[in-house]
Amino acid sequence: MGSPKKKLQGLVAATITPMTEHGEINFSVIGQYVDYLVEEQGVKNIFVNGTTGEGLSLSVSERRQVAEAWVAKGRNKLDQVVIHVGALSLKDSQELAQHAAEIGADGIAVIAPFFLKPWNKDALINFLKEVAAAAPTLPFYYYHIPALTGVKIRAEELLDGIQDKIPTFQGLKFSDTDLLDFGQCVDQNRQQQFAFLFGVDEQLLSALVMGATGAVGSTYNYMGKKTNQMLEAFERKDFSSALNHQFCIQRFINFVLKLGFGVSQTKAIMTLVSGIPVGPPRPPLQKASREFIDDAKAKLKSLDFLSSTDLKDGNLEPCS
Ligand SMILES: CC(=O)N[C@H](C=O)[C@@H](O)[C@H](O)[C@H](O)CO
Ligand SMILES: CC(=O)C(=O)O
Repeated sequence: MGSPKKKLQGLVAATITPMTEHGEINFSVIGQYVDYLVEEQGVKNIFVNGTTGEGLSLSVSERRQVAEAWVAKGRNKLDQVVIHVGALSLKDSQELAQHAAEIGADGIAVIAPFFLKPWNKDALINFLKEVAAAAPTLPFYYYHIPALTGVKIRAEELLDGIQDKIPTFQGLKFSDTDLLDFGQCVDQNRQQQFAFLFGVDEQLLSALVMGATGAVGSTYNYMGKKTNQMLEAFERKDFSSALNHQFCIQRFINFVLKLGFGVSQTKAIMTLVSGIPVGPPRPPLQKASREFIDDAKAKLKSLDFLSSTDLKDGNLEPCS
């Protein structure tokens, strides 16, 4: 794909890994999934094998095959395909980084190792550096998700001087609600051309104000179009419409968060909205309950995220 690369911006869908009812990867729907993102959601970047993709629940061999499938199906359709290559084993992570470069991915991302953990910035940087070095031609993104990794080193601290250690460092995927930390990452690195990608979909508008250059998230799989409308309103400085769009998105996410929302539920919602059967999650996750699916469906319909023929007007709360 060659450099210099275009900066990663706009929405990035954290892809689901489609599975069969028996828990095997269902490669057959990936082509259809790419077309759906581009044509129906207006999303042209993807983040593969991350949290939503159950990357850490796949074998290294499966992760390689999944990455290959997305790169192949995305060719000439997607702008960028970033592969998450984080793992507990440095060796696995390096193997996946090198593989991502070989297959022509556009970037790699890495979370902090989360069982035997790095306890300070230097330890974490050292791990990341060793992974990045296995793919010296690929843009490198640090994936900050402290609530899941338990590694609470502030992103601002990590970014200080990071390019001296990791020359391919290109940006941050920030999945946390600490907007002080996020804002300071932006503020202290203004002279760099880093991508600052926010990862809490229900709070994206606040992060845009703080300088986010894009967003990576699970909900862009099925609410990409709506979120793009928010980004466009923000671009044209129409903040009251941008806020209306954010509130609309929040109504849905708030509703499902109260029911219990995670990767299993994301898979069920995606199947419902897109019609693409992405299947159940792999253990230890368990598939979403029938009750969750029915409730989420009714909410999607009332918000007009899903076409509805059986709802009375009185039950509609469509977003402007
Ligand atoms: C923990 C997690 O999966 N976070 C996702 C990405 O970082 C988000 O896209 C959330 O799923 C979304 O913001 C809903 O809370
Ligand atoms: C949301 C996200 O970025 C992930 O699933 O990894």
